[in-house]
Amino acid sequence: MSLIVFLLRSSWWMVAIAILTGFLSGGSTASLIALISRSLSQGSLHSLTAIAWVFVGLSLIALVTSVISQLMLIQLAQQAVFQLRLSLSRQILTSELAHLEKLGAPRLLATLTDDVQAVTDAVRLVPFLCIDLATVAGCLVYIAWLSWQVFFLVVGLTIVALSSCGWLLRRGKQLLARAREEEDHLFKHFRAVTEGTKELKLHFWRRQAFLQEDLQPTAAAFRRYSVRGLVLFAVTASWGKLIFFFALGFVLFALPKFMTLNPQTVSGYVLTFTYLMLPMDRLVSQLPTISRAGIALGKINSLGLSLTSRAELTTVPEPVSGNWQTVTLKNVAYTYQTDQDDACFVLGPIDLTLQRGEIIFIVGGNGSGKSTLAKLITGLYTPEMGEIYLDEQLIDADHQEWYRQHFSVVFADFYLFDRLLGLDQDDLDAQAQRYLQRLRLDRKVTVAQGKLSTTALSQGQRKRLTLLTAYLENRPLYLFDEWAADQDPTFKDLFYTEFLPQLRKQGKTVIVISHDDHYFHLCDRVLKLNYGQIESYQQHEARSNPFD
Ligand SMILES: Nc1ncnc2c1ncn2[C@@H]1O[C@H](COP(=O)(O)OP(=O)(O)OP(=O)(O)O)[C@@H](O)[C@H]1O
Repeated sequence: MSLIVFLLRSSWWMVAIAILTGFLSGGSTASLIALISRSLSQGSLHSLTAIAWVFVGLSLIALVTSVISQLMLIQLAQQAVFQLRLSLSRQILTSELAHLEKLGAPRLLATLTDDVQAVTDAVRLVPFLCIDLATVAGCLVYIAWLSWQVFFLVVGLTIVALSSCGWLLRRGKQLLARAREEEDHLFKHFRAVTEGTKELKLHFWRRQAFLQEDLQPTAAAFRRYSVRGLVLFAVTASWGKLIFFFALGFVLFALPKFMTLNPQTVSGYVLTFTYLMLPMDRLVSQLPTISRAGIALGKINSLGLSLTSRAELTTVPEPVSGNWQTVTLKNVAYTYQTDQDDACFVLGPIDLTLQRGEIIFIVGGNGSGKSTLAKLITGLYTPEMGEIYLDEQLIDADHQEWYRQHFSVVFADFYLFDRLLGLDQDDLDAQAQRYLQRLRLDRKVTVAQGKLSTTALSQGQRKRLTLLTAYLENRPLYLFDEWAADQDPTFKDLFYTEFLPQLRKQGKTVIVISHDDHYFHLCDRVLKLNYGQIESYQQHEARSNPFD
């Protein structure tokens, strides 16, 4: 049902046409069966030409309507999956960062890949299922026309079959849902496999422990629930088939004892029943796929709802403010909500004013809140308390997107795109090539049509490459989170003594999270954090650029 709603949401009129043509196709197929059965039973030769014409006509209708129905449904299904993929990605990108961090990457990945795949698998079947359903309905109409008693018998048997299978189906679905829950954990372990390969390869016992205590139990639980669920579905399918054979046997052997049936009618039933078996079998054997898709859609919807509940307002932002002077944090505080209340971390309340054209270092021990403050300053986290202003403008939900456009940031856990996305300078390649020279990467990387020739570089070189994007973005405020941590001494020196002062000279404000205390004298201010509180400010005299 959820699958039909999902398709209806994509285009109700296409669903309507597909169902209508599907039923026409199924109806004509059923009529063909009826025609064959009648001509076999009546064996009349004089109307053979007429019957042949009806046969050809029905075959053509069945063919054309089946093609139209399938075309519609294939397009519709693929369109729905396409929209699903895009809308999920959009929802993720518009949801609050804090919420995404709480949901965790494995959950998001499992839904983006596995759940969408489960829906795709089921949606691919929909065209065939519709035609099968229509054929079954058409055959039932023919049976009803032959004899309403037998029709009621078939309907009764179907009700018995469905209700006797109901428990099995529900239980099967529950088990598949539990298997799906295990999949989230499985994705977490797969991340460990792909991202922790080096650590696992280097330590035999760690690898064994990971495989035996983490991966294997989760994979085994997934297998256990899947096997049990699928077995129940298989039992249901076989039971359903048996009931149909029972119906056939009843019509063949028992019914003639209660009522008089001529052999032609009986042969009509037998032919119809035998033909019915095939679509019925296909319908029942696809139940697990349909059921999985239902579970996946449930997961997708719950993720979608959860993402929408924490969605941010997205509008095309106004151009950034050219002559801004200050960014002010007034009484700003932020708390990480964790399951254990006593373990939550509180940053602030913090009062801080960033001036245009200054270099400010944020220092402090591990876990003192530097990166959290960085995410608040750049507008990635919304303060739980207090306000942020850009000059006089309060940064509320309406201005958040605009405010973020003022920052060029390189986080400690940065992501490097292999294309210079969202930059539309005319001479982008030439500019990029000049910066690559400055970053001493021009022998390693080239840029053509905004695409980097490679990102397979050393960690330090990859980090240098992030500066390329930062320079090209040319935004008013720069934030570097432990940027220099993995640079060689020469380049580290270049970063602090040349790059940062040059940015300041261009009127940029530069915020640097750093542990390199022998460069602290090069900045205007040092702000020290301790357990989420500003422990000290150190104001230096305005420095001149040593390279001026
Ligand atoms: N996503 C999160 N969910 C819950 N708690 C978090 C999260 N991120 C950070 N924390 C907690 O907040 C505190 C501050 O973390 P933060 O990353 O801001 O510190 P930091 O000063 O940047 O540390 P480091 O120098 O190690 O990078 C830590 O105690 C950390 O456990």
